[in-house]
Amino acid sequence: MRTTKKYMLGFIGCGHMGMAIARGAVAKEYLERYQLVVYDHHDTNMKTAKGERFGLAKDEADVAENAHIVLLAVNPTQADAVLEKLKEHQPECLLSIVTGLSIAHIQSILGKDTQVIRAMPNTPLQIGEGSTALCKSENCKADEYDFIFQMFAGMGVARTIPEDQMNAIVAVHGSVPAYVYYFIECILKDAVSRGIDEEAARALLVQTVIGSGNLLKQNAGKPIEEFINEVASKGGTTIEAINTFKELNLASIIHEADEKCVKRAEELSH
Ligand SMILES: NC(=O)C1=CN([C@@H]2O[C@H](COP(=O)(O)OP(=O)(O)OC[C@H]3O[C@@H](n4cnc5c(N)ncnc54)[C@H](O)[C@@H]3O)[C@@H](O)[C@H]2O)C=CC1
Ligand SMILES: O=C(O)[C@@H]1CCC=N1
Repeated sequence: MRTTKKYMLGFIGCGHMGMAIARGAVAKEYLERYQLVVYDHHDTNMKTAKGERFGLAKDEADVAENAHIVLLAVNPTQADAVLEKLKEHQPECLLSIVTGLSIAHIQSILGKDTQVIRAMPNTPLQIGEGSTALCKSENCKADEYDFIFQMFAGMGVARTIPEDQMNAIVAVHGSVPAYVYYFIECILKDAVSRGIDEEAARALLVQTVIGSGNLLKQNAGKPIEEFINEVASKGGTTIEAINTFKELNLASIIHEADEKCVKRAEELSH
């Protein structure tokens, strides 16, 4: 479902994630290129934005003056400096994807009247296969929130969650593409060490990840354990690998990694 294409979306920061959102929204035809206005400190990112035929702004204030909704997509340590600059050029609505940046903190700088939407997206958004968790300030209007929610939903899956879970959710989907890529990299290196052609191994492996994900998606209510059992034939190969994961306590390694990931989000929080 699409809402009307009525808002200009301004980007302050257009690095990996800002660019992923801009490209994803255009690729899914949710926004036209003319609805995007971008400002990034780095010339290379501005050149990329120009090459994509997005609108370009000259500074942070220029973004705020030209966009109804301003997307803050800078790193956590850079966010306060941008918010201070926006004090004099308050957007009607600020959409932040900055890890740990709370709605209360944004409103403490920009004022209580600013509508705030907080989102935790992930990079597969750029091809319309992303996941995004969102929450909003009490004063955020349904119109603005629906517009942003539908934009993210159109680029994959979107869910509204309570703000106090925004740090924990980073270990569910925000950071998780990197976990998946790391897992893939480990398997691929192993395959190559066994003499398997890298191109063939990568093609087979990537399709396995896509196919496994799609199978899970099409059977949302089915317990994950059943999918594992369908692969792990009695007395066969898979069970040897699964038992090794269990003996070496992969679950506790994942738990520890998740704890560190969420702790870092908490450290960045303000
Ligand atoms: N990369 C990811 O997968 C995800 C990132 N995030 C969050 O998104 C934010 C951005 O992350 P990335 O895009 O990965 O970082 P990045 O480093 O690729 O991009 C940040 C960009 O902000 C620009 N910038 C900094 N200060 C600026 C200013 N005052 N005006 C204009 N541009 C400015 C920088 O030049 C840089 O290009 C972070 O807060 C991160 O926590 C959230 C979810 C996923
Ligand atoms: O690594 C980070 O801090 C960001 C947040 C989620 C994904 N990337």
